[in-house]
Amino acid sequence: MQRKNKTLGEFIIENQQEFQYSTGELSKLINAIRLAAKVVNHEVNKAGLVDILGAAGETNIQGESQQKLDVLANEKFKQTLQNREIVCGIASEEEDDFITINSQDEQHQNKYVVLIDPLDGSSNIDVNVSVGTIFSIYRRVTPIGSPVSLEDFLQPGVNQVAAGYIIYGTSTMLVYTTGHGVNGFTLNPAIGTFYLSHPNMQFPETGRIYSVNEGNYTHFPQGVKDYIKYCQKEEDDRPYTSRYIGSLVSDFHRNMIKGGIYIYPKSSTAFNGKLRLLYECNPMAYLAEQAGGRASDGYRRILEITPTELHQRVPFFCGSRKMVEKAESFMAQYA
Ligand SMILES: O=P(O)(O)OC[C@H]1O[C@](O)(COP(=O)(O)O)[C@@H](O)[C@@H]1O
Ligand SMILES: [Mg+2]
Ligand SMILES: [Mg+2]
Repeated sequence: MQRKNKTLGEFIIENQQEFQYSTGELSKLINAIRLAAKVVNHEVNKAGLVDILGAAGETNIQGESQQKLDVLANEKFKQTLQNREIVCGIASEEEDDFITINSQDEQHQNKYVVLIDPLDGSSNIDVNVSVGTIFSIYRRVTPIGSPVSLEDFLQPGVNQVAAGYIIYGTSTMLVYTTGHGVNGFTLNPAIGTFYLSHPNMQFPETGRIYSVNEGNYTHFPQGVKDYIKYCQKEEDDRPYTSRYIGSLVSDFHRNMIKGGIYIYPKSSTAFNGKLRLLYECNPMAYLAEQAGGRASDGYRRILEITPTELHQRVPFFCGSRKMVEKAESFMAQYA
């Protein structure tokens, strides 16, 4: 069991030994994400005082109006990773295409690519409800030294070497996995240091919370409608409690601690749902599985889906294993 209150920096170094042939590159990368998280946290905390609320006046490739904080968080993560030359490519919700990072040092070409959702829960920025950042890391598949290409990003989630999120909430936490369990670190804002506060996080096998935007109910597949009715029925340990923050990171975090399921299904208005496979569903699915939970599109394991586009969307069922299996059993009735 990990000793609580060790710093994230200590944890990263100690856990580097888990990787036999570690060069320290992944550790440097997690450290850079830690730094960018603190910079963005600082901006988020003073959002009401400076001119970073509201729309930036642009739309991203998904046709969504970009919030000023979406753009700012994107810039801060990009800059932090580019300046440290520790990745060979970045893909982001807020960038149409992937960005190639060429290392000045010709000899040392980097082997990792990062995919980010710089600001998750954008609709909650202006109303002071918790938001987050999501990241996913892969080893490139193209030869080191050759130009980075789309195939380095379009990898199935099972290939991830690390994934995590930062939640800017009542406290700021960084939660991540490198394939050896999930650990959560809380920022002590007084000294700007993340401390291990949630070692070895585990999804309870089942729970009593369901998170879905019921406002879209009429457009949902029959399997989802049936599952919602099941959650609301006066029977056994039900009805469950409905909780929906509208920030994936925050709904996921709560459900991982208390037990619960988050669903963003496809619907007659959103054919593949809303969430993006590469920088929302894959990283959260990797965390969920590493914490004993489950993540699917209602039928298939998310991590086994082979991506075809950078910004593709997939339906998302994620959380306590038994609850996701139950929801899938309803979906299977109409498959
Ligand atoms: O308002 P809706 O349609 O329920 O969507 C909420 C979902 O959309 C998201 O805000 C999408 O993420 P972004 O804010 O990064 O675009 C999720 O965090 C959240 O779970
Ligand atoms: Mg998001
Ligand atoms: Mg976002």
